[in-house]
Amino acid sequence: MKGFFITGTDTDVGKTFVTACMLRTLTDKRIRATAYKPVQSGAQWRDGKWVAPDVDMYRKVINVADEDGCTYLLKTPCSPHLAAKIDGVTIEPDRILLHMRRLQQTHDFVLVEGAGGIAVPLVDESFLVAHLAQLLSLPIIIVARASVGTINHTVLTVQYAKSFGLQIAGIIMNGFSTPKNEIEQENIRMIEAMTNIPVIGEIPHMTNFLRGEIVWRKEWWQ
Ligand SMILES: Nc1ncnc2c1ncn2[C@@H]1O[C@H](COP(=O)(O)OP(=O)(O)OP(=O)(O)O)[C@@H](O)[C@H]1O
Ligand SMILES: C[C@H](N)[C@H](N)CCCCCC(=O)O
Ligand SMILES: [Mg+2]
Repeated sequence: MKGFFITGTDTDVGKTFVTACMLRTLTDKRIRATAYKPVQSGAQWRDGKWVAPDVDMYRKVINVADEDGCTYLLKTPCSPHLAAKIDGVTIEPDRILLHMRRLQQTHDFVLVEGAGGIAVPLVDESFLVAHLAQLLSLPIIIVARASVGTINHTVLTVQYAKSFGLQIAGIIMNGFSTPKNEIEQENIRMIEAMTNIPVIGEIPHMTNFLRGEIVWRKEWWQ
């Protein structure tokens, strides 16, 4: 079984969007893949039940049963540690580990999406998204914006991940202009120069999902 833990430089940076793009590539290559959102805050009420918006995005590409897509579905759109407290829920990391092990038995490739950025508290200040990546023993992929501000955010995220001893498989930069502009192009170069981590994918801004030229700079699926 192969897999990645998908984290990002921020919330709303495109982790889910990029995960869905990766799922499309995996399914195009007939790889039995799934995506999993262990902790979703900001659940949405739809058709008489609470749903995980990130899992809904995965469903644009693959079928995901409710019980497989998410372990903790929290209502308030805020840090998971607070959303759990508000909902009266205790997040147990071992439950997430068991959920992941179950998915690994039925799939050849599992993409696990964090919540927000890598330093987000899941339980409290002693158990963050970074700790979950450690627990699941998966290499991480960092999703970063293509635009101004991304150099600082990405370098800080890489440093923080390295401080946890996490294996960083690569950076995927998201939201490029078409064609890339000079600033975006230099952002790629400078991020690689400062982090020594390869930018393995370039995702353009797409007005329609998957109507855009994705550039995979590394065959991460192999
Ligand atoms: N390349 C893109 N082209 C067009 N829209 C995008 C792109 N990337 C992200 N988006 C949109 O931006 C918004 C935020 O993206 P997304 O939900 O993937 O962020 P996230 O990092 O997963 O957020 P969270 O921390 O809540 O999980 C979504 O509406 C998504 O559809
Ligand atoms: C609600 C949001 N879309 C995400 N699900 C959770 C983001 C948590 C961010 C916490 C923080 O960095 O302050
Ligand atoms: Mg997401």
